[in-house]
Amino acid sequence: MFGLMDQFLKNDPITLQNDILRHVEYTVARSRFSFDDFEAYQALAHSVRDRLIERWHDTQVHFKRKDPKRIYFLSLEYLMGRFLSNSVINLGIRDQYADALSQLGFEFEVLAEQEGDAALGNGGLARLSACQIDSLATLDYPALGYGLRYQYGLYRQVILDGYQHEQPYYWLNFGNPWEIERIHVTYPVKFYGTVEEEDFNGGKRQVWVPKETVEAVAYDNPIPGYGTRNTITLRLWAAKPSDQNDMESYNTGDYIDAVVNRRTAETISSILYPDDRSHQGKELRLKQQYFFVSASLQDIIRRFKDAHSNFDDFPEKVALQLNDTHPSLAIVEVMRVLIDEEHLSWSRAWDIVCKIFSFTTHTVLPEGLEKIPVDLLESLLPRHLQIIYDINFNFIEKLKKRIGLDYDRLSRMSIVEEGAAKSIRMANLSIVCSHTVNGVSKIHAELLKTRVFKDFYELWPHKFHYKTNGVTQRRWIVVSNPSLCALISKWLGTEAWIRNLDLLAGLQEYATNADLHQEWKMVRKVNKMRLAEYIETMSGVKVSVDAMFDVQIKRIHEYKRQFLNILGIIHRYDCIKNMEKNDRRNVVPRVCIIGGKAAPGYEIAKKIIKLCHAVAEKINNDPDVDDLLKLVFIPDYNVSVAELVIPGADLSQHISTAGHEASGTGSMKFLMNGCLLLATADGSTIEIIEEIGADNMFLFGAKVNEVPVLREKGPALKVPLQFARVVRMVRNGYFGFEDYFKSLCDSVEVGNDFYLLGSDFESYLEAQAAADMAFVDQEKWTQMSILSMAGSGRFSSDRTIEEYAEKTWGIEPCRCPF
Ligand SMILES: CCc1ccc([C@H](C)CC(=O)N[C@@H]2O[C@H](CO)[C@@H](O)[C@H](O)[C@H]2O)cc1
Repeated sequence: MFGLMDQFLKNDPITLQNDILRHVEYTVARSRFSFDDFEAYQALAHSVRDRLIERWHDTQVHFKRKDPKRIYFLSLEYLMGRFLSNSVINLGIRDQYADALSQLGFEFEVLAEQEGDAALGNGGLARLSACQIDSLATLDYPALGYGLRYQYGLYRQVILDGYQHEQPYYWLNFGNPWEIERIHVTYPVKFYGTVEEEDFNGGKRQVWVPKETVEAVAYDNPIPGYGTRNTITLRLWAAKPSDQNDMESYNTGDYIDAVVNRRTAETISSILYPDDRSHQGKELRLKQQYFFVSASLQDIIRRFKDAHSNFDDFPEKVALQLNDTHPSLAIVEVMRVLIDEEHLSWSRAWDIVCKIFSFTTHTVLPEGLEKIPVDLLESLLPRHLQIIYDINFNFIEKLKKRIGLDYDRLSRMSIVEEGAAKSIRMANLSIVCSHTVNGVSKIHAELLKTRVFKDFYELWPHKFHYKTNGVTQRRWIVVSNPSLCALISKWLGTEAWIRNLDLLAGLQEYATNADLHQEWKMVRKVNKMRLAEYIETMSGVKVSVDAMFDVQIKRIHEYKRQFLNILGIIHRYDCIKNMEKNDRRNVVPRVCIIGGKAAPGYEIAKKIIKLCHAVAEKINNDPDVDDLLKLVFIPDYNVSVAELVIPGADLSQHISTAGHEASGTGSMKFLMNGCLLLATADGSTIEIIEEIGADNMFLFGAKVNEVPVLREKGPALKVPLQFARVVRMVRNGYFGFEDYFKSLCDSVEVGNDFYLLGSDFESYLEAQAAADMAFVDQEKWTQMSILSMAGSGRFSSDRTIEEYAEKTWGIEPCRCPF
């Protein structure tokens, strides 16, 4: 549909076949008469890459000619998943490729499975970056994403005996056809050393004398938009040894040392930190942050100076988005470069900094806020520490004028946290230096204003906003659910919804239409059968597609309450066991599906994974229960697994303790695939209720403002008997491993139950019972499913990005004219 516009490479099946075979022979270097699926995938990928590169060049040439204001998205994490299917769909040539391949005797889907996930991130924040860069491209914004090219992505989760084991995931084994190494785009990045004072223009100035240099090399990933020729860049930096260091050690003839030093350089960008909780203040982590910030800013300033000579124009041409505090050193680096290298005055540099940065926080928990130990910064980046002290000094001086000598508040707001382990509060630095600070949902922003950043909100209310997260319908419907995609386009009579998700509302009028119901149920059945097949392959458990598929897939965290889900399943099992035989025919069969990785050092989370397996072992092998209840843990949950599970889910759970999930984006993916939500009113779920209505969801639990009150009650809090009973079953070894699960049980004992599993248990069971009731009436359920999808328009990342572009970044689309 769009391919026709390509002036260059043709996309008719014959041309595609020839291109693929040419790459088999000349790129993969295999004979065109014998090559396997993986080699066919590599050749296919390279032929798609050629078409991406064409559009990419046109886009970059157009951006260069137009010289628009650009947005630079700085994120240490991107969970891109697979590139192939998304690329051919956004290029509009998936069908042509499927035809070409079938004539060569290959099936597109089979080859697509050959690709490993680009898992360069942990969870929500990382996948959000990927969805947002797809929307930036599709909406023709002049944007570029910067990040790190980890060689080891998020670890592979291997389950042995029900326990999580982490296996390093080296994803670049067979090269990566989706990236282009930019050998000419390299920058030196400095570390350590001292700061000397020297005379300058009759005054003094600070000069950083670094001790170590590594080279940053750019690897570019073309990101195609959907329904446009625009193809933007995700530029990931890799660390390489710099020749600058060696001379010295060579002179001392210490060759081995020289080579070893070379190796250490590469480690900077090699491993993703697999923890999405607290920051351990590790030196390598700080090195990663500064390495990517320094390389990105050298690249941004080089591009600006190619077309401009006056830095006063910088804020007119450059907007920088900080994806949480991980890239916040960029603020200090811009100050250093403008003052130390471009010789601007402090006030001019400061003026520019405050105009170019905007900051998004993804955390609700104060302990999740990043703090960098001063001594670490002092040794690694001495000049930056000086600049942070100067920024803080000026800030505190101004603050005193505004709020007087309220020392408690002054010390709460200080960027420098005094005390034994002096540290830098990166969130405070980001707020002081950014023109806009946003939460990722309406309620999140309220919590930032009233709790997390209360002091700053009272000082600068104008800075605080919310930009509710979104997800891209290209990957989460068109790529992962092609049969639903076709159904929507048929009933809406257009594919325009793929670029404008609000059009899904057009299906509301058909919510009770029998023909749509018929087709809808068929699509869902096909997806459930695909998921059932995967479950059997991965866990050996046979599940019935007539059962309700109840899914909870996300990182394992106490606040996300996977433990509550498991205790609910134990209760359901216990009820079935104690039921009269003939009452069992009223039980709605359930297949409970849980998936997610625990941070390697997060013991409680790992115990939850083990308990899930222990409970599954019991239930799945109990003939008494048979198909009425099954529990499966899906190992190694990642983007590609999500693409398979979400289309097959009937019910999905988002059951965090209210006030703990900043937004949540999984819920949005399930919603736009017609899966019903069982949820607490937390994060973005509150806005989903506004869009589709509470009567199309199963809601339960304490509200955000009730949680602190309930916590106050502590030991006086009433917990239902059923809750005490199921916890006791675990504690007494009903599922074995009682010693191992003791701390888990202790964590929900009365007076200790910080995440309120006990006090929410009753309403949780009621919501589950309501879901059972609804599922019995499949026409009712199908109506709710259609209305859920029809009301999901707002949760497209296109809407999110348009809000950032208009209200925060001040950028305009710059569409490639071809
Ligand atoms: C290593 C330190 C670290 C700490 C926090 C994080 C992320 C901020 C955690 C995260 O992914 N937060 C999630 O961000 C999503 C996107 O905005 C939200 O939808 C989730 O609610 C939030 O938990 C990554 C790494």
